[in-house]
Amino acid sequence: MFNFQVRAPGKIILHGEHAVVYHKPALAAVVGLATTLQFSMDENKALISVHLEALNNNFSVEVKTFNEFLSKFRAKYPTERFNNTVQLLEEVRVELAKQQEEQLENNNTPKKQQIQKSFISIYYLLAGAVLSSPVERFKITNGFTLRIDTELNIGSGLGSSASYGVALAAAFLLYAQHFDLSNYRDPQNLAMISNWAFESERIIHGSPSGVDNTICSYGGMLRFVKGQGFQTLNIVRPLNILLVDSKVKRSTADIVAKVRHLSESFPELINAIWDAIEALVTEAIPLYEIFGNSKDDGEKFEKLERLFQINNDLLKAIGVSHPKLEQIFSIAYKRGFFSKITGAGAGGYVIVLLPDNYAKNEVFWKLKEELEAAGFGVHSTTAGGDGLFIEKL
Ligand SMILES: Nc1ncnc2c1ncn2[C@@H]1O[C@H](COP(=O)(O)OP(=O)(O)OP(=O)(O)O)[C@@H](O)[C@H]1O
Ligand SMILES: C[C@@](O)(CCO)CC(=O)[O-]
Repeated sequence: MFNFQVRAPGKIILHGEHAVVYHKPALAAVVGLATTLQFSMDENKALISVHLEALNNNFSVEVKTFNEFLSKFRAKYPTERFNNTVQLLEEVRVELAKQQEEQLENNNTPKKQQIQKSFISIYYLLAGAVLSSPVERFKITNGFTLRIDTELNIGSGLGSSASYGVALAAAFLLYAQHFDLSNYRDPQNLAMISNWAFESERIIHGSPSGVDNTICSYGGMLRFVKGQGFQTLNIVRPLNILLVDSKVKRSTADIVAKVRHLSESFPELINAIWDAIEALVTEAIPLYEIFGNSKDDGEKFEKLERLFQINNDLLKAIGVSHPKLEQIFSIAYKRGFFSKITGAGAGGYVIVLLPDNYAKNEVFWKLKEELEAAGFGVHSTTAGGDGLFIEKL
């Protein structure tokens, strides 16, 4: 096997967050920040070593131990085609509980649970890729090192967990010869990557809608409906946006649970909000598809700004704003920019819509300065660019 690097982008939800959990459509796009994974073969070491730079933690397992785990699993579930994901995850949890008690660095930090989930994903996705390999009885023969780092802030709504899952799935499926560098972007291979990344999302999130792993695998901009799949939007070019980090951490799973409680308390009322968001997504799609074709772009941009505002007000209505987010909205509005929550809300990121040639506009630099002076993180990027990328090192 050769050494390679995977780059899996993070994402934003343009419209339809939360509503998507209730089977309404969402519009999602990739951003220009990513998780990177470097895979290097260690011909002389019989060890699989993992370095999680963002979590400042390492984990290793001997190739022999990992292969023994796989042999035991094959003996216990002797199927011709691997389809035992549920059983595999259970066995991985038991196996890792044994190993991690001895291994986990910083064992008593509050990060322990986070780190455990990240390692379960690695073990499970590697085992799944090997067990389902098209090469009969595929075996790991040499050690290798994974170095995983990210440009995404973790736990902030930019899909760091999905992009982590996509990077792992792409690396392990390539390693286990499900595809090669020439065809990893074929639709059936991206679907396989996205499905395994969804497995990782289930470990980290509980019950994700699937929108994050889908967009982080396929890239671009897409319309997604839970349980029904997605359609890619044919955009003219990526959209300029400003990502503003409120620096308020929150857990997506917790916010989704709070919104569920609200929707159970006031089903008719909250359903009306989901219906409004669905109508908004339907209005937005043709605008995103033709924006940038130079015909009345100013007018289209103003309509998109309005939709940003309406969507944000609907999200406020379900209680996923936060005083720090409100501060960002008002700084942006004062300078003439429209912004909205993206993802779960209650903290995390706000996205601000940026016009063409924004960098030549003095007001943009004033906005950036004011947001930074107020203590927020600011990063200008695009929405709807390239997706997953793998290259030989
Ligand atoms: N680079 C990484 N290395 C290891 N684990 C990671 C990495 N990025 C994300 N994770 C895992 O994902 C978890 C964060 O997932 P969470 O869903 O809370 O945030 P998010 O994906 O950034 O936000 P959202 O799902 O709202 O877009 C971390 O606790 C960790 O387990
Ligand atoms: C809040 C939510 O709709 C978006 C998370 O990026 C949750 C989900 O879709 O799983």
